[in-house]
Amino acid sequence: MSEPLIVCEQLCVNLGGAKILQGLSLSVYEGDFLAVLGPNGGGKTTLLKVILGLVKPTTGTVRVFGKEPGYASRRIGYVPQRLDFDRTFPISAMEVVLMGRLSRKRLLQRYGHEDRRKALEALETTGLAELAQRRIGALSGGELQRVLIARALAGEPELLLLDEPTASVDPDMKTTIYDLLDQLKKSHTIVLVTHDTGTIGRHVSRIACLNCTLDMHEPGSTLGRSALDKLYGYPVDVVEHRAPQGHATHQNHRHA
Ligand SMILES: Nc1ncnc2c1ncn2[C@@H]1O[C@H](COP(=O)(O)OP(=O)(O)OP(=O)(O)O)[C@@H](O)[C@H]1O
Repeated sequence: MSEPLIVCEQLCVNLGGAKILQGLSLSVYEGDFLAVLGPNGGGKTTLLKVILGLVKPTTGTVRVFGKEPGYASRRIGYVPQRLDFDRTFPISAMEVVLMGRLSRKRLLQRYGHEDRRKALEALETTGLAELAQRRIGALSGGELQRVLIARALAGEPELLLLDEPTASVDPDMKTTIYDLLDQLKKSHTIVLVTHDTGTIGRHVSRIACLNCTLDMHEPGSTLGRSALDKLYGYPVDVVEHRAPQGHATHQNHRHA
């Protein structure tokens, strides 16, 4: 098997005196589409930030593309949970997507023809080419979410990290975004943070449950209702996780 793109070993992160991630071990391989499920405050965004090199582990090791986090940022496309700048800022969808090219530019270097071509290609992939010149303040929530995915794609990443891209979009837009991710998983390794427990199993290859500690659910398993209830602390939908032959349910969760 090839070297994993992401390896975390016994990762612990303390923030503000609290244990946010504890003893987390995880390998993500090329071609994986990993969903990370877990309750609010469970540490999902923190895990993505560790992979990006934005949060330093307290203890444990993390390697991303075989290096310390932060040293392979050109190979990673990140879609944050929220817009990382003011939505009233008077810039177009195209200008936002072009920002995805910045990791490939030298300081103060202008965007060139290739940058514009890649940005337009990313807008086409996300079905937004016609909205390229629209101000971001005039986009719907779902369109804006796809602009952020296009921005990540414009950098030509191999690995996509997405933090709840379907939060606060309607069911139709959710389907559109999952159709897009189903297309992107053919050419990208994907780590997706989500709360879509009912449908996610149809799209991903592996599921991790994260609530300070992490449990992996490998293909061929069904993540049962009691396990999810325990993870979230209240009743939630069961995740059907590609269980073509038999439905082995993981019983022994260890979530806090
Ligand atoms: N810089 C920080 N200093 C102190 N605590 C922090 C810091 N960043 C995050 N936390 C805390 O760490 C915990 C995990 O946050 P995180 O954003 O990783 O959770 P999450 O699983 O992504 O939650 P959600 O589903 O609500 O987005 C939260 O309790 C949060 O308040």
